[in-house]
Amino acid sequence: ANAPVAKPFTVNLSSRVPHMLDLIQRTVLPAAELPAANANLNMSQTTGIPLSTLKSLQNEWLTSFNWTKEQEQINTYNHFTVQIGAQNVHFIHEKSKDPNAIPLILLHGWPGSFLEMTHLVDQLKSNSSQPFHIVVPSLPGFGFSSPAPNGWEISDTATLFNTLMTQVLGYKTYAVHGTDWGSGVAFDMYDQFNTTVKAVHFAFLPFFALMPEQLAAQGIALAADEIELEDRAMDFENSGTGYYIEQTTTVNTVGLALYDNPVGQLAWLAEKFVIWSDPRRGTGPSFMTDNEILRHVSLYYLTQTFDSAAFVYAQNPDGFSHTYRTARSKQPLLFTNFQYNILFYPAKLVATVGNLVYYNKVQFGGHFPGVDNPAALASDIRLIGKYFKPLDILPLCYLLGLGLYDQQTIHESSLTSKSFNMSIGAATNGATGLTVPSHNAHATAIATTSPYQHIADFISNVGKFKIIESTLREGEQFANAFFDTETKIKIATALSEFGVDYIELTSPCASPASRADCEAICKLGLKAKILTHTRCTLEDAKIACDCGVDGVDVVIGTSSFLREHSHGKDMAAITKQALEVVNYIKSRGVEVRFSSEDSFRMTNIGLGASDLVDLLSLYRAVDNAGVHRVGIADTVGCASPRQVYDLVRTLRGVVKCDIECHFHDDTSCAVANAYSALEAGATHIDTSVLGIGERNGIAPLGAFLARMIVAAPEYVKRKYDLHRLKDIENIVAEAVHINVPFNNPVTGFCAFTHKAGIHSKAILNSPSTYEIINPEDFGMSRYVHFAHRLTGWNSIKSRVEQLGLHMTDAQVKLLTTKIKAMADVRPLAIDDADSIIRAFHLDLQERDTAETWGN
Ligand SMILES: CC(=O)SCCNC(=O)CCNC(=O)[C@H](O)C(C)(C)COP(=O)(O)OP(=O)(O)OC[C@H]1O[C@@H](n2cnc3c(N)ncnc32)[C@H](O)[C@@H]1OP(=O)(O)O
Ligand SMILES: O=C(O)CCC(=O)C(=O)O
Repeated sequence: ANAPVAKPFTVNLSSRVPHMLDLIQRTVLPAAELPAANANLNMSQTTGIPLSTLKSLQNEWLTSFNWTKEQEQINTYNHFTVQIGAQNVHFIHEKSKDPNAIPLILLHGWPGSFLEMTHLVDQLKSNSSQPFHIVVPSLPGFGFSSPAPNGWEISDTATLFNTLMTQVLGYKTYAVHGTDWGSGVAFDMYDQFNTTVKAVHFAFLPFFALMPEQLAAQGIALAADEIELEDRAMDFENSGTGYYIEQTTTVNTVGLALYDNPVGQLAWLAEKFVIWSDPRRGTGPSFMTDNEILRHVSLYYLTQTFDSAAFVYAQNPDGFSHTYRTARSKQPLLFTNFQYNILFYPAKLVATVGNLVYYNKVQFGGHFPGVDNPAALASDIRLIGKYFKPLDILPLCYLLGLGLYDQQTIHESSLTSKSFNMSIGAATNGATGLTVPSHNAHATAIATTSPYQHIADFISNVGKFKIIESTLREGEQFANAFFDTETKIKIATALSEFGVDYIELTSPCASPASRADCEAICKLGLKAKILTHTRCTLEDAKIACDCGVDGVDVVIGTSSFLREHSHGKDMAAITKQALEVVNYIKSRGVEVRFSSEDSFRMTNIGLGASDLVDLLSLYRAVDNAGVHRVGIADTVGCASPRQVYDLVRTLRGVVKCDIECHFHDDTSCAVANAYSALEAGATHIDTSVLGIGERNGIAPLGAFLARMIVAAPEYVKRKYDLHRLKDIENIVAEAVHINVPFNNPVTGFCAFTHKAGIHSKAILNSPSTYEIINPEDFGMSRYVHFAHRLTGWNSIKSRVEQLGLHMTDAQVKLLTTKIKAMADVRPLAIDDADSIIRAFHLDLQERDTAETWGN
């Protein structure tokens, strides 16, 4: 049969607007709210839409809302209609020019419409990193699609839209995103068309939330930050479902009552837009303004679909269920939870309905993420690109059927070398003067691929980060630091040879010598790019650019502490000044980064939720102005890895540019925070040698690389000349008059010293048993410490062999008890232990000789 043919369509509802405005004008609302209206009745958090909100929306509808303007904007998208069987289907189709674009259908819910997805379409089109052919249909009974006939169910809509995608539009395979009723259709498409639908993304599921006891019965424990989400879901199920019962049962009554009543429809629908959205609606990433709500309600009224849309409930009384079912699909399922959504599904619960490969919690947004936070939603939907591939090149986690939501770890014992044996030889650890055994050439046999790598998701930059080395800026703020020009040049040169991407220098405004040193280092022609750090003023920016730097790192405090006690500017003034400075630096052809000092005390962790919105708005403004990077700084070292992940992940959804992170170490989380930031999509990490900086400093270069070599060994080894680390640390330690700490990762004197007998035995068999880092990668040596009372016969045997002596195992065991007895009395030097070994051996020989001669 011939495939149905789609026809272009233009939205034109203008003729009905005068009648609508007339009715709005003539609708009388009560002068005052009823006394009980503000009370919390029947456990409910609200008695519905407040009269003042309704009146203000009614007024805005009459005075500033302009349907003609909205309609023009709506018509900027490519609209079509097509007759499929008895159904007329309206849809937007935005086709990419990229032949590799992924066909993607976006499915709205109630009280949404295709309009719910238009901001999302803009977001998806604005970033070409993952092109899509985007299709946004109106569900039957919504917008310009004909009402669903009697007996029509969600599964029929799934079939209808599969026909639209495959037969009408000719896509062989495609991806689906759905929310609210759209999630029901999406789930059915994922389930029914499980070879055609290659990936699905949900912001909601066609299932009700489960009670905490029900979750517990399934072994699902809630994390601390999930309790609030679960409480909100329970509150919704207990007291927020009046509309649901009405529309599932006596839908015709409300449908007809409000059919020609725009203000009535506004009250019914706006209640949902207001209550179900993020409370910060209309700010930061949210497009859910009053005007937006009026646009949606106008569409319902003008298309005369208030009743037919509500019928989706009555026709699908089991459309949302408490009984979870598993889709018959192995295709990847991605899920994003928005903080203020009405229901909550923990990751493990989502994993029961399909092949969950990605689960994310976004802190800003509610039930209409396409309007509440389209940037974050688009960012997660783009991840589909990672999974939308033929089976043979799907990510390992998918092939193994592992979910990413709980960061599965692969344990591959085969990666560790069983054949490696360490022999104890004599070598000297320069840092301590200890005589140490050396490892033999087989040390390189240690697994080059760590068995403890996490499977990174698409957003993660763990395997492709850049280092901004700030010893000569942050490090100069360390109490002991005074770097003369020669020392600065020595450190800068060493860092550049080591392979750091950027070297950050103190502001040239700090002093004449700082400026002269900055100019001198710029002239060295180092491989690393040279940055300087300045306040957010045009004067500082000009001096910085005049020095010949490759880039300027502009910073200004945004926390309320700094706004009040440092520079005294409010967010509007900060934004204005930031844009002036950024534009100026760009006009000089210099790379520019904009960072907010003390970024973490901006979030709702401490000082009020609206601060996060301000911060994101500021970042968005400088991103739009074309900064190369935005920076997040934990200036007081207060953040935890989880908070870092959440903030960076949120920011990743808001800005297109690179993200730099700067972590102080006041609470010892700097390296962990840097790692979390990379997992969440940060691109650049600030370090300083040995961590020196203001107070107790920031993420140390060596410690950070220790973390990263475990996570991304090939990248780290290829990019950095790790053997130089120890020298660089010594240069800096000497310059600032400190010792390298004994427990420093990698270069601390005992970083690769193994002492206890149980450890030593296993280390002698295979070093990777108790070493996550191969010391040789950093030009360091391993040391097995055998002369003490915690030693064991395996260590002593190795030493005996190393001394070229021969004993049976029984003899070595006896020797070990003698060494332990002596070590119980006092600490033993290696020479002491060796003397005991030699004396014991001599004694054995003498006995042998005596036996031979018959004495
Ligand atoms: C968190 C960090 O580590 S940020 C980097 C810190 N680095 C430095 O401080 C570099 C070394 N500093 C210096 O040499 C000096 O402080 C200078 C040259 C920058 C400024 O010196 P002074 O003009 O004497 O001011 P002072 O240091 O007493 O106070 C800082 C001034 O900068 C303003 N300011 C602070 N941060 C910023 C900023 N990010 N952007 C713009 N102005 C700022 C303050 O309001 C204050 O201005 P005021 O003169 O109106 O009071
Ligand atoms: O510029 C930055 O991003 C960091 C500035 C700084 O040193 C800090 O905030 O601790």
